[in-house]
Amino acid sequence: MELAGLSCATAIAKAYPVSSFTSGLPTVLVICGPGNNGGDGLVCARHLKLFQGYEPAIFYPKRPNKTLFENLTTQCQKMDIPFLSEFPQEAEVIDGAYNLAIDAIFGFSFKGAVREPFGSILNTLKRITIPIASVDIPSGWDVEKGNPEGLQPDMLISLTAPKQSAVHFSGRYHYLGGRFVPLALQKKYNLSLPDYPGTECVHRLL
Ligand SMILES: NC(=O)C1=CN([C@@H]2O[C@H](COP(=O)(O)OP(=O)(O)OC[C@H]3O[C@@H](n4cnc5c(N)ncnc54)[C@H](O)[C@@H]3O)[C@@H](O)[C@H]2O)[C@@H](O)CC1
Ligand SMILES: [K+]
Repeated sequence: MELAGLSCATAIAKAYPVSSFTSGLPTVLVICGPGNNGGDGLVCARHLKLFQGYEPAIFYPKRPNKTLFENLTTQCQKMDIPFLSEFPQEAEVIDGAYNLAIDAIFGFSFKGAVREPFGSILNTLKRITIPIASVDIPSGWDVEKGNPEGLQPDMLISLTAPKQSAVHFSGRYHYLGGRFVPLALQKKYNLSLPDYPGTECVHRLL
């Protein structure tokens, strides 16, 4: 999860460098879901804060009662990353306060109809005009079929390997992150992963 979150922050810093935010502070809204995708979001927020300049804020409405996630939350709090107590209902409020949204709500374990509060959150995110960067899979997408009615993010950071639904991604930036798959596993599952350049933890696919 540390490496996945670091990959996300690194890819985001490449696609949206601090210097590219022309209006005000480089504020970033990170929306974290209840599973490991949300954990990746917490780690990503922490690394963005460590990359000088970014001003992340986190919305984390459903927090699992597990030490891992409690520790990740504490780390963010101790780094003075604010946690929002409510999600802005108006898309315009998000557009006015932030320059980028990071969707770390659901990953490959999402299934069925979206339950609240995430249905309302996704509906608001569909209306914002600032770019959205999705961690692993755009939230609300079927892992294989995608979701033509769902979020259409500007950026996708596929972790470990792109999921089948990534063929439906129509945004500007697609990165692969998570440079941690041992060769034996790549061979076992017949994965043809691209070579990561040098010591990079991300590889740009699009
Ligand atoms: N396992 C791995 O190999 C790796 C996993 N990683 C991350 O872990 C993610 C998968 O994490 P998880 O398996 O924890 O699952 P997710 O984070 O995809 O989501 C599971 C959570 O969402 C909830 N949920 C599912 N469907 C829902 C619905 N319809 N409405 C509301 N809530 C719903 C579940 O109750 C559960 O709490 C990946 O997408 C990726 O981001 C990465 O960190 C890289 C490595
Ligand atoms: K996601």
